[in-house]
Amino acid sequence: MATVASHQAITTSHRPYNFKASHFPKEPLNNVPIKLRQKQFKIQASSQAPLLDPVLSPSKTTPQSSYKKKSSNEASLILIRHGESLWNEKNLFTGCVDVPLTEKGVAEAIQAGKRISNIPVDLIFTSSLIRAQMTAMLAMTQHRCKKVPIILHDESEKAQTWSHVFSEETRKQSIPVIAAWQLNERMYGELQGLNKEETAERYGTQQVHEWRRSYHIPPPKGESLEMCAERAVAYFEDNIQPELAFGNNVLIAAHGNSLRSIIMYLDKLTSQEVTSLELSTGLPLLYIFKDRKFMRRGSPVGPTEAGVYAYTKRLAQYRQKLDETLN
Ligand SMILES: O=C(O)[C@H](O)COP(=O)(O)O
Repeated sequence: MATVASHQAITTSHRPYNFKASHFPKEPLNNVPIKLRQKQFKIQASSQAPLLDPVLSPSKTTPQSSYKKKSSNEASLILIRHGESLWNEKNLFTGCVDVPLTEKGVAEAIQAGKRISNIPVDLIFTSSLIRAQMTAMLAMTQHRCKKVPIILHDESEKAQTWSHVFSEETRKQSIPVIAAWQLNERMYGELQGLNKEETAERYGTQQVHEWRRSYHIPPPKGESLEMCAERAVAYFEDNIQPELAFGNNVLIAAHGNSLRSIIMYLDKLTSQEVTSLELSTGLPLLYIFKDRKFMRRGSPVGPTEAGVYAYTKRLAQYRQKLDETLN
């Protein structure tokens, strides 16, 4: 059975970006992504301006007017489970093993990108694992805003300094990408690397189903969904929800179980209901955050799907501006 020690081992050893309080002594944790963006993109701290979207902004030069525009109480949230990985293809338990996408996974990520290509994205969060990062990057190659996703590095002062962007114009054409270990796949313990079918033959279908889908039962020396939720949902509440409340549109590329735990939080599912929640690889899911509530809007079917843009006036306007700017 999983122990607290094994949980802590994984949570500390997969910490690529160390958001040390000492970096930002006067800021609460939920301001860190904004502050990190300000440091690395050289934004004036006093403006508190998010990265600006010239499509949404009435002025391309005045941060304050854009800030006001962006303080709308509505924002889009897109969740994407990574595309098929080489171990998904082989039907192996993967968990926190860092495995890349297959060719099919690459195609799924590109297809996901087409499906969200008209939905605004101001900020991207991924796990620290390559399959989620590949998915986010490949999806963004399809976005009609044509901005460049840039991974922010906070692992050392030098990494921060050496990755500064000094051009305001270039910064405006960029989307910050924050990689967080807290969004990693659940740690699958002693199942990692084992074949799922063979494991079911050995331990029984029912036992393996409980390890894979129950909320409370952890796989041997691994994380239960509940343990995974403790760090993934806490990260979402502390770092992602404040961005949405600020009016920033967010894309999260993560994993079957870290996203199941976040969806459980967004949709207020019970521990019983979440057992039947299955997420396909490369499938984007859209939520609208408005009046401090999350509204599930399903999966955008395609870039021309009228229904998606009828969800909110703001999305329809964003798409119309893209059409005007890019056509
Ligand atoms: O880690 C894995 O093996 C998969 O990405 C998710 O596995 P699951 O379908 O068993 O939760």
